[in-house]
Amino acid sequence: MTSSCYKNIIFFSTFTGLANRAPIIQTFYAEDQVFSDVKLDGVVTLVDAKHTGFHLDEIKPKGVVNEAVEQIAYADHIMVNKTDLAGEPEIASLFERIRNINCMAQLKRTKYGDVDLNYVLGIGGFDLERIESAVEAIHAVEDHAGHNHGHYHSHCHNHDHELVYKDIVFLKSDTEHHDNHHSHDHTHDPGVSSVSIVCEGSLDFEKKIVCPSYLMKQLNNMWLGTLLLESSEEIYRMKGLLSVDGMNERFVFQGVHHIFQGSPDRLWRPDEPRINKIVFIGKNLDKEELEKGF
Ligand SMILES: Nc1nc2c(ncn2[C@@H]2O[C@H](COP(=O)(O)OP(=O)(O)OP(=O)(O)O)[C@@H](O)[C@H]2O)c(=O)[nH]1
Repeated sequence: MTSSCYKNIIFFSTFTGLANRAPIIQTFYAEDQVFSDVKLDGVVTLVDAKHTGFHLDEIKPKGVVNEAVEQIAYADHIMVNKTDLAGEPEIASLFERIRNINCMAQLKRTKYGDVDLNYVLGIGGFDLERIESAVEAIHAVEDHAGHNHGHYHSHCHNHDHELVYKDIVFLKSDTEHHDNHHSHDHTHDPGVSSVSIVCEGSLDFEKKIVCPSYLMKQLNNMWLGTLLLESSEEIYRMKGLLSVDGMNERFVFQGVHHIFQGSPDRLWRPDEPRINKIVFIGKNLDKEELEKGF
């Protein structure tokens, strides 16, 4: 949906609609003209309270992804509609399943799609300025669910990383690698979940970005760059907030598969603990491996 005054695009998806959101989302970043003319505001997914559980359970043929799971994974806002047709336990269980897939999305119960316009306009799902609320959302849910096991690292590994200033970076895609991923077995549990990493301390960058071409090289050297290069097919979305040694501002970023966008954010407050927070939504994510890599 386009709003001519704001030039914002809100991307609505329903399960029987388009198969894959990623290429559409990526178009907003890949095409210069599109990027300068319009802004992708967010992805709203409408799910049917009565039938979505069934779609999530669907066992797909090898190589075919579960569309229902993916549409939930990409969403910023999720309207759980037709709640009048489902019982409370059914709705509660659906909410829990959705949360397990996508912990960053805002969920809303609706009947006949009746929702305040503000819920579907001005989402800012890709805004770097709103990264904090998104990464905080998952921790609030984890705390509430008692899943926060206090895995706060006392320090971060030494990183030979570089900063990316107000830039969008497309990491090199490896076609062969990409194709291999499509041959993975998707027939059982689709394994799409949200994983958060919380790490105290500051990342230690030794070099400064001197020119844009240097950026890609450095990004590819980063743990994050390597991770996306190896697993971009598996990582639907990610958002993060980093503390960088010697940098007074927080560094925020967001990504959709191999597209990565980052920028310095507000200043760290003097009394604020320097904590790095990253949230991934993806397939077959291994929290321990991700934490170790970081
Ligand atoms: N009881 C009830 N019916 C609804 C609700 N929302 C839509 N419907 C009705 O469901 C029927 C099908 O509407 P939708 O599911 O929105 O249709 P659709 O989007 O083309 O269907 P899908 O693409 O298959 O999801 C219509 O008769 C709607 O009036 C709701 O919240 N409660």
